[in-house]
Amino acid sequence: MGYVAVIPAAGLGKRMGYDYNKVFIQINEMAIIQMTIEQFEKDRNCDAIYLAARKEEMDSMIDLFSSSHKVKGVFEGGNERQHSIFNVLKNIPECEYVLIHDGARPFVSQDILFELYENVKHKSAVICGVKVKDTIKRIEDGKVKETVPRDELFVTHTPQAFSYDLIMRAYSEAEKNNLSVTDDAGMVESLGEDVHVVTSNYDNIKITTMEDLIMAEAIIKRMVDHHV
Ligand SMILES: Nc1ccn([C@@H]2O[C@H](COP(=O)(O)OP(=O)(O)OP(=O)(O)O)[C@@H](O)[C@H]2O)c(=O)n1
Ligand SMILES: O=P(O)(O)OC[C@@H](O)[C@@H](O)[C@@H](O)CO
Repeated sequence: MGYVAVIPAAGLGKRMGYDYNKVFIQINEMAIIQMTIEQFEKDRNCDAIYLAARKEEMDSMIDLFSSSHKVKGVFEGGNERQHSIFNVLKNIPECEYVLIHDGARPFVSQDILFELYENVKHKSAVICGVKVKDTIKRIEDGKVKETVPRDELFVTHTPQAFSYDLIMRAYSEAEKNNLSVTDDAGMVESLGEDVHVVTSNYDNIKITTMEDLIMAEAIIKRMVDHHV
């Protein structure tokens, strides 16, 4: 028994500025969402993959993965990432561990997947991320209020790994309390449960704006040059 991957891909990609959902953008003849799914296909600890897609993109998403043995279902997304994920969680069979990962993060490595899976077996909630590289300041009315101690800051990535029972409880409570958060761990934190962290890497970017596409091409070129 391994884990189940839940991949939200039902966004609009507004910040990318294309007239279609950014997860379908092709880099090197592969759609971003295909690159993302490929990493989970490769991971032998991943038993099944479930996706959230926009209603009007359900058919294209199903077609894209029709020959996959691991993609077991595509469910309709909601208005927010949180709604898309909860709809998938409500529709999948009960399992032991769930890894939730943005469809728009195609460079998740096998190392990170392994690290998260090994940790979630003992810790119930484990996220990954990297150290902040810049100096972060809190500002107000155009002036610096304070400099935030950098060694306490962590740039949060996905995948985020949870035991099935904990993440179901966290999403249900969040819905009941109208809690809106920008990552899955936020809901677990609000239950007062510990969320553990492991190190990801700086390649694990979320493709959000045009600059990220340039970065993605550079990462792929480096991988091709180094036969990774
Ligand atoms: N209602 C939504 C919104 C987002 N997502 C997914 O959640 C991931 C992370 O979200 P983000 O990068 O914010 O994507 P978008 O919402 O598409 O981007 P934007 O905010 O620029 O429109 C993406 O894979 C996106 O497809 C989703 O499944 N359902
Ligand atoms: O940019 P948005 O707030 O829409 O989405 C953010 C989330 O996807 C993000 O918080 C996770 O990827 C973890 O950083």
